Amino acid sequence: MELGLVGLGKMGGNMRERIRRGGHTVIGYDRNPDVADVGSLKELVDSLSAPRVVWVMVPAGAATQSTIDELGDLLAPGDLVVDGGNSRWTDDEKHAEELKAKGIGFVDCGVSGGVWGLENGYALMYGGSAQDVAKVQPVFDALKPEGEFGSVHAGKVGAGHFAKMVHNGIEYAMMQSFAEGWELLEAADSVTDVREVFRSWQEGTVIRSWLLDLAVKALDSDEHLDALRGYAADSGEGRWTVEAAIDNAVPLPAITASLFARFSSRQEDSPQMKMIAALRNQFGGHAVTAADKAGEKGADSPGADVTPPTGG
Ligand SMILES: O=C(CO)[C@H](O)[C@H](O)COP(=O)(O)O
Repeated sequence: MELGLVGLGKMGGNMRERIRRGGHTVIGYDRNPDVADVGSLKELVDSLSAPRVVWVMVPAGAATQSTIDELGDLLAPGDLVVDGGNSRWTDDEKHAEELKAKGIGFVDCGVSGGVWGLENGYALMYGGSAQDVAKVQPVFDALKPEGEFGSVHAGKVGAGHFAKMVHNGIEYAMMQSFAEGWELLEAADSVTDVREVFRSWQEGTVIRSWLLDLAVKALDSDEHLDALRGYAADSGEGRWTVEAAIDNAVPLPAITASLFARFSSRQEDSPQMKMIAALRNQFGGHAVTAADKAGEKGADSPGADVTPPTGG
């Protein structure tokens, strides 16, 4: 089939290649002319034959909104838009309604696979009517991993991005677990080769996984991760997962903690720990570390912290 693809970055560029390898025609548009097949969104739409299917693979939020708005003006009744970015699932219904008013269909699709997707395939979670999904099914089949699984029609519009959001929440917590275990192994005197412990876990263990394989790969290139700063960004999915948990009154302690751990990673110093130090000092006379002594271990070193207070 013929597909228009908007956004040819790390994900979209490789997806274009994989869909082409599947025998389909892909016309790609990107603001970067070096990677684009056409010079504008209008040119992209004009070069497709009706009924058109256009896959949007741009950052969630304003970029996706403006692309869908523009496509709404350019496409015709019977055409279909697929949002394959990491959009917030609550945006999907709005996009579907706006396009439906113009006779244009909408499918939301969560895509997982990262930069490895070109060779390994992309896991797909999509939402929309059966009729709309059928229009893009050949592209889903080209993108998905080989084998029985890796692709699901999760439900109505929004279900694809909701499923991807939960997937990413799980991803946050799994990564946090590996990170915590790694730090503990590095801190302990008894373990002499942490990287080899991680490597050994790749076979036979309960926790073997692709994330573990990637952790070993990272340690192989930088055994103690010395080149990295302990700073982790987030692009929204973890926050939305926690918000959805609150809406549904579902307890998510691990995922929430892993999101908050990223927030902590962005602080040079911890304002809340200043307050805790101040309060311990107030009620128990416990030692504090002066702001200009940050990083030094004093009387309030880890060992001292576990000493039972004498009062208060
Ligand atoms: O969807 C993904 C992986 O599955 C993306 O890599 C996403 O950016 C990960 O989320 P975050 O940036 O918040 O860590």
